[in-house]
Amino acid sequence: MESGASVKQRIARISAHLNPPAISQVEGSCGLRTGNCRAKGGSPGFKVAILGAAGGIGQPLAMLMKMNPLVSVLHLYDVVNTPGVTADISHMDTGAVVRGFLGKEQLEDALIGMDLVIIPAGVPRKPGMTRDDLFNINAGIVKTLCEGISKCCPKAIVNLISNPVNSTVPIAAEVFKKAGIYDPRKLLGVTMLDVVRANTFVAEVLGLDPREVDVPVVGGHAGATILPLLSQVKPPCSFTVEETEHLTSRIQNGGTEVVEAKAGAGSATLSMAYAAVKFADACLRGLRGDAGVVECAFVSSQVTELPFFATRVRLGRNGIEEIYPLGPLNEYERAGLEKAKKELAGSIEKGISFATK
Ligand SMILES: NC(=O)c1ccc[n+]([C@@H]2O[C@H](COP(=O)([O-])OP(=O)(O)OC[C@H]3O[C@@H](n4cnc5c(N)ncnc54)[C@H](O)[C@@H]3O)[C@@H](O)[C@H]2O)c1
Ligand SMILES: O=C(O)C[C@H](O)C(=O)O
Repeated sequence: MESGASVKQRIARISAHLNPPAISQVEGSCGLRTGNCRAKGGSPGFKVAILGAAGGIGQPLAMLMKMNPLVSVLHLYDVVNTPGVTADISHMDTGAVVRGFLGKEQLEDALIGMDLVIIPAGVPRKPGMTRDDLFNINAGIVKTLCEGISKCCPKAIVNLISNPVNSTVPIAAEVFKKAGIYDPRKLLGVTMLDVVRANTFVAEVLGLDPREVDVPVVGGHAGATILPLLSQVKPPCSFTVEETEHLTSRIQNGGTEVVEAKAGAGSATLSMAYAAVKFADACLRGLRGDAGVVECAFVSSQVTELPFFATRVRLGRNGIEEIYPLGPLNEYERAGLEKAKKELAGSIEKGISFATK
């Protein structure tokens, strides 16, 4: 029979799990919420925070990151609902220890010691809106979150998902510059969903398995700034003019296709969580020192005259180790590039002036 004291301790431990108070305050170093725990905590690996973890992207992203063997600690931060999401995900029998953080008073605790911070916080589009229509709300959210990163994990790799990415990445860069911690190798706007869509749509046209297809998508992450380089598809192939126009348009409008299909209930969340995890996993493999990790991302760049541009980048122990040039473009792509740069210039400038005003 157990003594009264140990029964009491067990009951306290169970009730702490079922009814967590301010969740970040109750965990011991072993990753459980009370003392007396025997669990060793997670496997060796990286510490990852998701900001906006209770949202449409945040929840499946949190689930998939909990399944990633490279993650040892997973911090879930949002301004709502993180206790429920954290309790739910923490029951998955994978290695990562999950901790939840709720509200801005817990932002710093969520960020301390992180190796990688993924940001899907902010409002999504409704039909009829452009990504730029989200600027007024999301710019301020991204700014505040990046101020927290500057203070608590200035060396972390940042994967920025919140739209409009073409402006939020320049905002983040300015916040980091102001704090004196800006390392352009560590700030990456996530354009992986454009690549994921391009691989899928091109595979459909070619009759291939999408996993065998690799389409570089450069420029930015909105409308005409999304520029698939169909002349550089792997495996090498060719397209008719009609196929090129159809594919380019479908890839550029993939986000709008989902926004319209969801009819007011938000934008891409599940495919985005998949893309975000694919990209985050590449960043973590780079951090681990794996060779040859190459993905497209919207980054500080000298590939064009613009200060930010999406191209293929090689990821390593310090974040971006190498930025690849555009490679040979055909006439259709050269015209697309000029159009993309024009739109991109305005979005970048808008972000910079917001953050520096
Ligand atoms: N880069 C891409 O390819 C891509 C793809 C899809 C969506 N997005 C963008 O991602 C963002 C999120 O989309 P969603 O569908 O998950 O939206 P959502 O509304 O479902 O979730 C957003 C979450 O952010 C949280 N949030 C709001 N303010 C916050 C703050 N200050 N700190 C922390 N969390 C905060 C909300 O509480 C919510 O849980 C949108 O801006 C959307 O446009 C980008
Ligand atoms: O389209 C959106 O608003 C969300 C996202 O940028 C996407 O490409 O799906």
